[in-house]
Amino acid sequence: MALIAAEGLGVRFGAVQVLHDVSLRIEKGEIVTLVGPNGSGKSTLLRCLIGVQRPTRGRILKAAGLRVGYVPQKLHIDATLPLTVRRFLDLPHRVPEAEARAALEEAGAGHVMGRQMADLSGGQFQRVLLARAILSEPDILMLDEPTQGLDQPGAAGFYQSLEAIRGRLGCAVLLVSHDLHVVMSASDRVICLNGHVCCEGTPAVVSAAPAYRELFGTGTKGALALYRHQHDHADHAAHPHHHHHEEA
Ligand SMILES: Nc1ncnc2c1ncn2[C@@H]1O[C@H](COP(=O)(O)OP(=O)(O)OP(=O)(O)O)[C@@H](O)[C@H]1O
Repeated sequence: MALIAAEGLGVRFGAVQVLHDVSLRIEKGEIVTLVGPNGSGKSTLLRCLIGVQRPTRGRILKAAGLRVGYVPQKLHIDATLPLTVRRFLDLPHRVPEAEARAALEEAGAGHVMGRQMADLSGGQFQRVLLARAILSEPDILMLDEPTQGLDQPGAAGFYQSLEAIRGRLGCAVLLVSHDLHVVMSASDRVICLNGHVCCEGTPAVVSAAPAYRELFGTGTKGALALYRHQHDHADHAAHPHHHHHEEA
């Protein structure tokens, strides 16, 4: 039995079909990365899995008693609101000092305990969100672009922390990322999404797949391929019945 699975998921916002016929399963202990162009429905899919977005079609199956830790893409904390990292970790439930410290250290932010949330760097902020997500000892951690804004060493370090956490908790990790190079080395499985699942498999299988190459190209041509694809995708959204990437 998978920890969590989506079956035939569809999401439509007004006239726009954002996800169609998406099925996937996440097994215990695996690190799975969702990749795909901007607007391809990655966040929407994650929001369906955690249960805050209702799909228009299909269903989500969860293992009984599944504990989910979630790191959102954005969390705005107003600079005028005094809130230390320590107090942030107490939301919504108070946690003992030792647990807060251990979680921060495991997330690679042991030194920021007394700092103001508003003063943290982007990387420190993401690590504090990660610390908060692991406090509940989740069976699965879901992270929406946690390495956004981090440089390559920062992103690689973040992935290393995730691997260590997975090793200790035995949790699965599902994350959205645009750091294709880092993703490819650090994931057990990659799912390439563009409204539907274009291709999935081990990093080696996905990076060789025609659908993935069409989306991201190879090497330095990747950016151009991504641009072209986004252009296609806009057409595609305007003509929702014309699924010209479906055959992939
Ligand atoms: N609540 C909503 N109402 C209307 N449209 C929405 C809503 N949420 C998302 N969308 C649209 O759905 C599409 C997919 O958005 P989503 O955030 O899932 O994409 P994404 O792959 O995570 O993109 P990015 O890489 O830019 O973060 C976008 O066109 C977005 O504008």
